[in-house]
Amino acid sequence: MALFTINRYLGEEEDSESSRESRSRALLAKLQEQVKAREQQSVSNRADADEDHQGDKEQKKRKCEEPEMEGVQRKTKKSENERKTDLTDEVASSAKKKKKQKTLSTEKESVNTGDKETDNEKSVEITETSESGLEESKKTEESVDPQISQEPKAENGSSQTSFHILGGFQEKTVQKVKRVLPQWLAQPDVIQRDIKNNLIPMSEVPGICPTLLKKLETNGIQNFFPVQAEVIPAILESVSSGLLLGPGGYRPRDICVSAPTGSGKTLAFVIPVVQALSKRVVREVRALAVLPTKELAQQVSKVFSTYTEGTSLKVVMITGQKSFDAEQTALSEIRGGVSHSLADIVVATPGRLVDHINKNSNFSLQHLRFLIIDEADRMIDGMHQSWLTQVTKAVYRSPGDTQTSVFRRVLPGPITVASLSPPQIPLQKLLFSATLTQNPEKLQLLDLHQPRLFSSTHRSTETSTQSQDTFNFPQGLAEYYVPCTLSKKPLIILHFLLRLKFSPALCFTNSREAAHRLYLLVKLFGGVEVAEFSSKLSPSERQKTLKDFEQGKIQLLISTDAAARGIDINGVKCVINYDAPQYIRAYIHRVGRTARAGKAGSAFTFLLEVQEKSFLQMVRDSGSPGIQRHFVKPEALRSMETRYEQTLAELSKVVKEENARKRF
Ligand SMILES: Nc1ncnc2c1ncn2[C@@H]1O[C@H](COP(=O)(O)OP(=O)(O)OP(=O)(O)O)[C@@H](O)[C@H]1O
Repeated sequence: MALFTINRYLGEEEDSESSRESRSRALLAKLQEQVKAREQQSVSNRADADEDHQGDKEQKKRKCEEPEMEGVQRKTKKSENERKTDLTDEVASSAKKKKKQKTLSTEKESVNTGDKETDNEKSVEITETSESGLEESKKTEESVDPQISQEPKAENGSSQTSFHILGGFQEKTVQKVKRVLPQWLAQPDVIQRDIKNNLIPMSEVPGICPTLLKKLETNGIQNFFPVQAEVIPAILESVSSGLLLGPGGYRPRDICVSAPTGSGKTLAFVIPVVQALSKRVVREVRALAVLPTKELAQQVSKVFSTYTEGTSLKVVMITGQKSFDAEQTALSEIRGGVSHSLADIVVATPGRLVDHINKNSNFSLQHLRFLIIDEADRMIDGMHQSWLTQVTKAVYRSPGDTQTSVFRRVLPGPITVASLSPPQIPLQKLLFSATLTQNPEKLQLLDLHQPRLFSSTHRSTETSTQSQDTFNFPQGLAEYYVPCTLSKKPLIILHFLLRLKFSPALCFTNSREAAHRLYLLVKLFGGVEVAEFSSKLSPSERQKTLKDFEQGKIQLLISTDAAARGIDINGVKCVINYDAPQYIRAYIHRVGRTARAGKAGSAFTFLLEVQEKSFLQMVRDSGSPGIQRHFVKPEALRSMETRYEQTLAELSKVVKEENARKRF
C-alpha cells in the first residue's frame, strides 16, 4: 500500500545553479552507467537503444523509452537503486528545465519515464513510492482508472511501471451522453392502441354521473375507447374534493395524453370537465380550451355544447370568427355596475385569446380551474406568441378586492402550511396530442406541475441516443408509398379515383398554389367531384366544404395542411399525400384523417426517386408499423394520357386567365 506520495515542486530551487548542475551531472553519470549495464544484458533492449540513435530523435526515442524503463524496473526492482533512479530522474529533469542543456536533455530522455508528454512537465509530478507500495499503488490505480493503467500495457505488452503521471493528459474518447428521460415521461400509464379489441363498457368506468352516461348513449357512444377509460377517471379523481382543492388538499397533478389520431381524445377531456363544472354555483370561466385553428376550436366547441346541453353551463367560442365586440358580449355582461361572466367554458385560438386578455377588461380568468391544451405539441411550437404566459398572468391577476378574499389566488410556490391556507383554486393543465413531444426541455415550457402521462408509446428511462420522437399510429391504418415521377402524379390521382374508386379521398399538397393547380386539373379532366380546402377560403366556405365532403358530395378534397390536424371527418377512406410531407408530425396528422375511431383506412404517399430513401427512413424511425410499396404500372395510365395532354393545355389557359384577373 502506498503510504505517502510526494509531489515535488522544483520550480524555485534554493540551491545555487552551480551546485544543482554538478549534482545533476553526477547523478546523470550514475544513471548512464546503469543504462549501459542493462544494455549489455538485454539484447532486445540494445536493439531498441540502437534504434534510438537513428532517425528522428524526438519521435523514436519516445517510443523506446517505455521498454527501457521497464527494463530498469525489472532489474532493479528490489534494489536500492530504484530510489536513486527516481531521484536522479527528478533532478535531471529539473536541471533540464532550468538550463535546457542539449546534451543533458538528450541523455536524460533515454532513461526517463516512458510517457509521451513533455518531460519538463512530468518531472514535476513524478511520484515517489515506497518499494512495497509500488505494486499496491499500481493495483489501486488500475482499479480506479483502467484507461490510465492499461495504456502502457497496450504499448509495451507489459503493465509494469513505477511512475504515474498525474493530470491525465492522454486523449480520452468522450462517451456519447445518453438522453435520460424523467420518470414521468419514461413510465407513463399505458393506453392500448387497438381500439376495436379494447372497448370498455361505460358502466365499468367509475365516477361518471347518470345524466352524462345517458347523453353519451344518445350520441351513439356505447363503450369507451381505451384513452377515455384511462383519462376520464384520472381527471375526475383530481376534482373529487371539489373545485377548490386537489386530492388531499394539494394541488392536483397536470395530465398529459399522447394517443393516436382518432382515438377519442376529445371526449376524454370533455366528459370529466363538464361533470366537474356541473356542480358549480356561480358562473365564471372555469375551463379554457386552447386550439391552434378556428376549425379545431369549432369542432371542440361543438362537442362541449353537445354535452352541456340541458345544463346551466355555457360554452363560448373566441376564435375571431365573429367580431371582437360580438365575442365580448358573449363573454360577459354588466349587471348593477358589476361585470358577470356569461361563460363557463371558453374555447379559443391563442391569438384571439390574448386579444381578450389584453383588451377586454371584463374577461376574467381568475376562477380558471382547467386549462386544456389540445394539439399540445403544436401549441408548444407556437409558444413564441407567449399566450401561456399571458393566460397565467390573467389567472393570478389580483385586483384589489379579491386580495382580501378567502379564495385569493397567488402564483403557486413551494408547499408550506401558510401556502395551503387559505385554500386557493388550483389551476390544472390538461394536454392532449397524437404527437406529444418526449423532449423534456420543450415540455418544460408549459411549467407542468407533477405531470402524469398517459401514452400509447413509451420509452425506458435509459433511452437510445436516437433524437427523433416515436409515436403510435392507428391500428387500422395501412400505409403505402407510390414511386412516381412529377409528370405522372396527376395521372395517378385520376387513376386512384376513376379506376380504383378510392373515394372519398383527402389529398394533401405542400402549398396553396399546388392545391389549387391540382384542383383545376382534376376538375378540367372531369369525372371526379373535386373541391379545394385552404386558407384562401373564408371560414364559412371552409366549413361548407368540410360539410359537403362529409356528406359525400365531394369525392376528392384537395387540401393544404390546414385540414391535416385534428379535423374529424367521418368516413374518409383514403388519404393521399400528393406532395410528401417534410416533417414526421405532418405525416402522422395527415394520415390520421383516415382510420379513425378504430376503423380501417389507407394512406398513400407519392414519392419521387430522390425522396424515397430519406422519407422512408423518417417514417420507419417514427415508429410506423410498416409502409409498403404500391407500384402503379405505366400501362394502367396509358388510356388516360391523351385526355391528360389536352387537359394540361386547357389548364395553362385557365391559369393565365386567372393570373390576368389577379393583375387587374
Ligand atoms: N367511445 C366512442 N365510441 C364511438 N365513437 C367515438 C368514441 N369516442 C370518440 N368517438 C369518435 O371517434 C372520432 C375521433 O375522436 P376524436 O376526434 O376525439 O379523436 P382524437 O383522438 O382527438 O383525434 P386527433 O388526434 O386526430 O385530433 C370522433 O368521430 C368521435 O366521435
